[in-house]
Amino acid sequence: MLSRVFRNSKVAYNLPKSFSTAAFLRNARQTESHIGWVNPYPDQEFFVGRENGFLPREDPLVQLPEQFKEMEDLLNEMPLFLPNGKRGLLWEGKLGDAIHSKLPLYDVSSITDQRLLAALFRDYTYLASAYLLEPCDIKYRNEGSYGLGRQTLVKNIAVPLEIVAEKIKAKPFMEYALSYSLYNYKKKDVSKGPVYDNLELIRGFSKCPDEHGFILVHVDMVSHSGNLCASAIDALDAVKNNDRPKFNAAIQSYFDSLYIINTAMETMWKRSDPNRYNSFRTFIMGTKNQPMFPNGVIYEGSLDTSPRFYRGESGANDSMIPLSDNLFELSSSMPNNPLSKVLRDFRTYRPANHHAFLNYVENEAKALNVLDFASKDSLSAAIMLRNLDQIRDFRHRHWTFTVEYIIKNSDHPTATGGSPIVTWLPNQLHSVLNAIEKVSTGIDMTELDLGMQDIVHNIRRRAVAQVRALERQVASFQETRFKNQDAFAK
Ligand code: HEM
Repeated sequence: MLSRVFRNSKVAYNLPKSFSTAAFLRNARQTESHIGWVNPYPDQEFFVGRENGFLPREDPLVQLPEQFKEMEDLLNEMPLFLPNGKRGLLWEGKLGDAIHSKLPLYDVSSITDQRLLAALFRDYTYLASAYLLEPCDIKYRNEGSYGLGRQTLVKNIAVPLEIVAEKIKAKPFMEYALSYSLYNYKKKDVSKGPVYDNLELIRGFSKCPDEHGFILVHVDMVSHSGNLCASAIDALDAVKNNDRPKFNAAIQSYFDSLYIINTAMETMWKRSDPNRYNSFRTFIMGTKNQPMFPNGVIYEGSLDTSPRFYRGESGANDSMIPLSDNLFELSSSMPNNPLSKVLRDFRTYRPANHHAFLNYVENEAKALNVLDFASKDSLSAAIMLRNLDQIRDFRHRHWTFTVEYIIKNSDHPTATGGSPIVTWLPNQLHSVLNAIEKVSTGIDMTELDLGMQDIVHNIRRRAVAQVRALERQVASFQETRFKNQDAFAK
C-alpha cells in the first residue's frame, strides 16, 4: 500500500498501489547528466546536470494519480480564468469554502516516489498560496489594496504539505523552482526540448496569457542552463590545472550561454504585458515582510505551533545568476549590509542539489581564486569582463522590468520575495557595475587586439553611465513614494 486517504479524519480506506514511475528512466538520465560534480541527493527530481542544467531531470508530472482526484479537481477549478471561458473558484471567492468541504486530509506519509512527491509539493504549495491570499486578491481587485490574508493554513493542506516538504528537503511554502515555475511546465511535443513554443503551463492562479508568458519565459531561459553548469565546472578544473587555454574556452562558453539566456529574457516584454502583471502577482507573495501577514501564518495540525514567515516565490531563487556571482567571485564582493544578507537568505529557498552545487562552486572559486587567475592574463580578464557585462545586462534589464511591471503600477513596499522593492535589486546591480569598473581598469589593453579593446571600452563606458543613472533613479523613488525601505531589509 502506497498511501491511505482520510476524509474529514474519520473514514479511512485503502488505495490501490496505482502509482509507480520511471525509476528506470531516472537512472538512465543520471549517467547522461554527468558534469564532473556529484549531486549529494541523487534521487531528487532537481538534479544538476549537463543536459537539464537547473531544470528537473524528468519533465514534471502533469496530473496527480487517481487517489488524489479531489485535489486534482480543485486545482483545475481554482484559476481565475478557466479554459472553457468561465470563471473559477478564485474569481468567485469560493476556493476557501471548497477546500474546507472537499479536500480530504490525505495521508502522504508512506509515499517515497520522488516524482510524485515533487508534484505533490507543487500542488500543495499552489493550494496553500491560493488559500492564504484569496481574500487579498479579492480586495485588490475591488479596492486596489491587499488587506489581510488568511492567518491560518487549514490542516488539510498544512499537514500533508509539511510531510512532503520534509521528504524533499524544502520549506513548506511555494517556491520558484520546486513549484511555481520550474516544476510547472508541460511539453506539447515530448520529443522536443523545453523551449518556449513547446511549453504549456500545468498549474496557474489566473491562467491568463500573461501569467503563462511570465512563468514560461523563466523555464525557457533555464532550459539553456546545462552549459552554464558544465562550463563552470570546466573553468574550475582549468584553474586547478593551471590550463589557460582551457580556462579561456570554458568562460567563453559560459559567456555564450549567458548571452542566449539574456536574449530569451528579452522576450518577456512581448509574452507578458507589464500592465497585467499585478492581476496574477498577489498569489506569489510570501508571508515574510508582507503587511498581509503581520504575525506570520499558523500551520493548523502541525506540531510546530509557532507563526511561520516564508519568503514568497521569486526569480531571486533561480540559480543561474547566483552561479555566475559565485564563479566570478561577485558574491564575496557584495557590500557588507543588510541587503546583501537578504541575498544570502534567498539562497536557502531552492532545491537541495542546486543549493549544494552553488555552495561547491562558491567555495572552489574562492579557494582557487578564479578572479585572480583571470586577472593575471589580459585575454582571460577581457573574457571574464564580458561575462560580468552579461550579469550586468541581466540585472539591468531585470531592474527595468521591476520599474515597468511593478513600481509604475504599485506603491506596495516589498516584492513577492519580501525584499524592499526599490533598494534591493539596485544593491546587486551596483555591485556588478563596481566590479566591471575594477576589472576593466586592471586590463592591459596593449595586449588585446583592436576588436577586444573596443569591447572592453564599451563595457566600461556603459557601466560608468549606468552607475550614475541608477543612483539618481533610486534616490528619487525613495524621496517620493518609498520612504521606509530600510524596514524591509531583513
Ligand atoms: C516581468 C518580469 C520580472 C519581474 C517584474 C521581476 C521582479 C523581481 C523582483 C521585484 C525581484 C526582487 C526579489 C523579491 O522578489 O523580493 C526579483 C529578483 C530576481 N529575479 Fe525577477 N522578475 C522578473 C523576471 C525574472 C526572470 C525572467 C528571471 C530569470 C530567471 C528573474 C530572476 C530574478 C533573479 C535572479 C533575482 C535576484 C536578482 C539579484 O540577485 O540581483 N526574474 N525579480
